[in-house]
Amino acid sequence: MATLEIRAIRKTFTTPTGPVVVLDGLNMQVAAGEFVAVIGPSGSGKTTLFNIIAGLETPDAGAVVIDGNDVTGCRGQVAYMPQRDALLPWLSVVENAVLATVVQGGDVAAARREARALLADFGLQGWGDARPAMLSGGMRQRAAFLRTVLWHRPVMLLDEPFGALDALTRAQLQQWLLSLWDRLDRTVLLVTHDIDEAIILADRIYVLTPRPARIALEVRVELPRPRSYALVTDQAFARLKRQLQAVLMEGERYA
Ligand SMILES: Nc1ncnc2c1ncn2[C@@H]1O[C@H](COP(=O)(O)OP(=O)(O)OP(=O)(O)O)[C@@H](O)[C@H]1O
Repeated sequence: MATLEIRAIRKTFTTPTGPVVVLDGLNMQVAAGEFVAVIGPSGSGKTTLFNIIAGLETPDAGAVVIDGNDVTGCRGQVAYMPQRDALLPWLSVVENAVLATVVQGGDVAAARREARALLADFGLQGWGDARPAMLSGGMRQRAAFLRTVLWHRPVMLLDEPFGALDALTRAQLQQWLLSLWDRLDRTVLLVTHDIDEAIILADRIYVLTPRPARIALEVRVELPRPRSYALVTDQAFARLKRQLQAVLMEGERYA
């Protein structure tokens, strides 16, 4: 587990109509082993933030710091699960899962053994040799998640991991992630549009303003763990949801 700090990150894109400031001095801190969710209006810069943390984009100013080390612009420091599952269609579930080890020239045989040992935990027992096209949407997301976990980075970035799924599959995967969570021991930053999802999964939530993204609200989710989906009917849950909705709607009004 590791700490993650975003220090005064600023990012501007050059577009045909002029420069667009996407992130404007954004600060965030994620403690070791903490699960933090980021909610924000569409286009507020969440994916840009993740690309910067993953070293795929360089900020104009500011720093990404992991465990006290400045890793701004460095790739390979975090495990990143992008919005689309991005499984390679010609590879089996296991071969997709061990891709990071293959790319990094690690011990692939050991990674394959580890992937097979985890298949049951990821609801993929018996599907290790199947190609992605044979899997349901929920199974594909679990396979992509297995790949992210096997990256063996103490910090994981999850960008809308359940965004493309129907409501029932999504709720099932959230429940599954809750039950798996305790055993993973990772620091997580999750982007989601789904307020329920953020409350159910996270220890803390950042709400972003419309572009340029700044922090509109930071709240701690004081609901006890282990949590279950039944929480959505809880009064404390409803109160927090109303608070988050109000801040998001206020932001949209001035967008
Ligand atoms: N390479 C780029 N060049 C120019 N503009 C860009 C580039 N990448 C992103 N943008 C712009 O930056 C803004 C933020 O995009 P980003 O994808 O980070 O938002 P987001 O919050 O992840 O959106 P969503 O929730 O819809 O996925 C958008 O207006 C987008 O058009």
